[in-house]
Amino acid sequence: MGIFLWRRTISTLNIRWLHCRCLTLYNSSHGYDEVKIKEKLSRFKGGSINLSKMDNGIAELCINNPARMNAFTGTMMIELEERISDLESWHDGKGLIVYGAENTFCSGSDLNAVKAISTPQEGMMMCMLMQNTLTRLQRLPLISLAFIQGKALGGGAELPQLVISDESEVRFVHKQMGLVPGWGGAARLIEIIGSRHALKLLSGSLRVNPVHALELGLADDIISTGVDDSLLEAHKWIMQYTKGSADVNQAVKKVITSGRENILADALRAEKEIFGNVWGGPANLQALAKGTKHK
Ligand SMILES: CC[C@H](C(=O)O)C(=O)SCCNC(=O)CCNC(=O)[C@H](O)C(C)(C)COP(=O)(O)OP(=O)(O)OC[C@H]1O[C@@H](n2cnc3c(N)ncnc32)[C@H](O)[C@@H]1OP(=O)(O)O
Repeated sequence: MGIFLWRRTISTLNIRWLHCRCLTLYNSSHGYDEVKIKEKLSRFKGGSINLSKMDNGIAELCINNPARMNAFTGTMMIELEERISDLESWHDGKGLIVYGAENTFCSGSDLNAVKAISTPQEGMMMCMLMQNTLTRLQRLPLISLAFIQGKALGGGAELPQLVISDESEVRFVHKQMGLVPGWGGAARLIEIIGSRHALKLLSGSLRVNPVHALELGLADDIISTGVDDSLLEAHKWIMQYTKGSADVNQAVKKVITSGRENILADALRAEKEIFGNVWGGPANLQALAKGTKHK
């Protein structure tokens, strides 16, 4: 079974966020009432978002609602935000693997919740919560990937750019529901594959298979593996990029993250700050003492 790894796109932040890690897209000045939307979403129960942080600095985040093809209930949307908050303060973290329970990824919002979130205002509130959360997920100072076995549909396609096994499929079904992506998936898709390809995927609700993913530039890698050990393969893949100390790994993600979203002057200033945090640090001093030869 072939598995395509899509390294999470890296979106960047301004220097203030790099220090406080608390900048979100939406707040009350945008009319965002987090307490109110969480109260509404808490009524739609079921499933869970399970986080496991390993001693080697790699975390697993499981979208766990297999009875509904891992659709996001309201409580799962709330739990996702809570898990991201946890990861934001994980000082030993180096990598993150997002996956779905029972060999399927995610089929978007739970349609039962969707039907009950009836007004445009409530719909936009849900989008603001998910955009805040998924932006924070992308901005974590962790090398991360998510992989699909089975389906990633609707909002499930809007989660981080994904891994797909050779029977899997990513599909933006929003148009068939009279919608457009709302969790930030359209903007991120354009960032990754360009507006021409993004327009085709959205307007045609096209089924994206692994070969197409590779051609589009969504897939970073292909790993052939059996269903049982695909999570192990995902760990092996991510560990290529998470060698060394957590602080240096996090610094690497931060400079890329900052270089992508900021204007050059701000990105340069951020780079200088982040460099200063690791210059003369334990890993730097250890490397100098060893006289590391880069074979
Ligand atoms: C911005 C995001 C956007 C929004 O919030 O507006 C959305 O994401 S809207 C949701 C978009 N997603 C979908 O429309 C996918 C709907 N599901 C399917 O197309 C199929 O279930 C599929 C292709 C994922 C899997 O098909 P398959 O035949 O393999 O399985 P079933 O259809 O029999 O599904 C098994 C079981 O799961 C329930 N299910 C599946 N998806 C959802 C969902 N999104 N919400 C709630 N429940 C879901 C399905 O009803 C079946 O339950 P059962 O009780 O056995 O009938």
